[in-house]
Amino acid sequence: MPEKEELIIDVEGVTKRFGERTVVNDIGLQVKRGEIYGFLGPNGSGKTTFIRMLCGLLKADGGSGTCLGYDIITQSAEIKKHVGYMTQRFSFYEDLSIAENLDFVARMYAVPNRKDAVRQSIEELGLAGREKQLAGQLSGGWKQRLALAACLIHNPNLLLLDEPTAGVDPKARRDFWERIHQLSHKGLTFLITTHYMDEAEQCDRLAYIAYGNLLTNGTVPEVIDQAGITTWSVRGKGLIALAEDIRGKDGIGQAVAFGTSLHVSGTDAAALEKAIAPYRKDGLQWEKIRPGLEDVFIHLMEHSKDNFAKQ
Ligand SMILES: Nc1ncnc2c1ncn2[C@@H]1O[C@H](COP(=O)(O)OP(=O)(O)OP(=O)(O)O)[C@@H](O)[C@H]1O
Repeated sequence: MPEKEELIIDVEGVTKRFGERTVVNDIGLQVKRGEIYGFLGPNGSGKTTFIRMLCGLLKADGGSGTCLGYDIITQSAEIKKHVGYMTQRFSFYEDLSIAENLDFVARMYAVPNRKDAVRQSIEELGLAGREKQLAGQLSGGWKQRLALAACLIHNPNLLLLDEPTAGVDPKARRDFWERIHQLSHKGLTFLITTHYMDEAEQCDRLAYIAYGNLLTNGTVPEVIDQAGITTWSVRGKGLIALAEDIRGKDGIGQAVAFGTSLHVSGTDAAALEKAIAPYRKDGLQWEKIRPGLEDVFIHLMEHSKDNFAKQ
């Protein structure tokens, strides 16, 4: 049983090097029971590597702490038993049926009352009636459901989901998130990596990492406030030319297209307002807005490049 009931993940200073490169650099993370914790960052920033260290698939070069109350360095075998891990690629036996795949996973985990567990899993995930269908013939959305069913079958306390909705359609993504919320209400804890901002916004808390460094964490409003940026949205004609012209000017941190508008942000509100003043004409509609997560992440990325260069 976990020693610390309230903290399902509690690690400090977790570090991983591959050769000369530090791909996870001194990361600490605390995740409470029942939380849906989002893990965000650009490709190659170290999210998967970090998750693999948490669940005992990869040994950290530095750091300490617990996952489900078990030591991440010395008790990885225990951790594996109580964690469900959904990798980026759903990996099943394509020429086995849904039921056979679930049965296989249940055997691997030595699930008691295996047949009942498989039947229940099929029902809970809405796969009833499709259990004899070959996994290889399933659409992306159904493969994803099967993957979730497979990583829940041994009744884990923590689910580590690595880009679980990559490549599935919007309806399947919505259904998937509904299921995540239902399971978290039952006390299951989630660490989920995603590149989708709408999914990030559904997380109780989130962390953003780039080049192996944890740049920020907290609730969505906290992450936005901590960034300390001011953002103006501008609509009208000639936004591409405007963006090119305005970038790099004093007070302008970034000018980024968002659909039919351009978001112009900076850390010094007064300098930003001064910089945009000459452009507040020609029918352009400027409006000061609360920055969104994407504005914040772009800002963080811009500033994290220097850190990486120093590594
Ligand atoms: N076994 C390995 N040997 C060497 N380098 C590795 C190994 N595994 C990962 N890396 C490197 O570590 C860095 C972090 O990779 P990781 O897969 O953790 O990133 P990520 O944030 O999960 O990326 P993505 O969003 O693309 O999934 C990458 O540069 C990757 O190439």
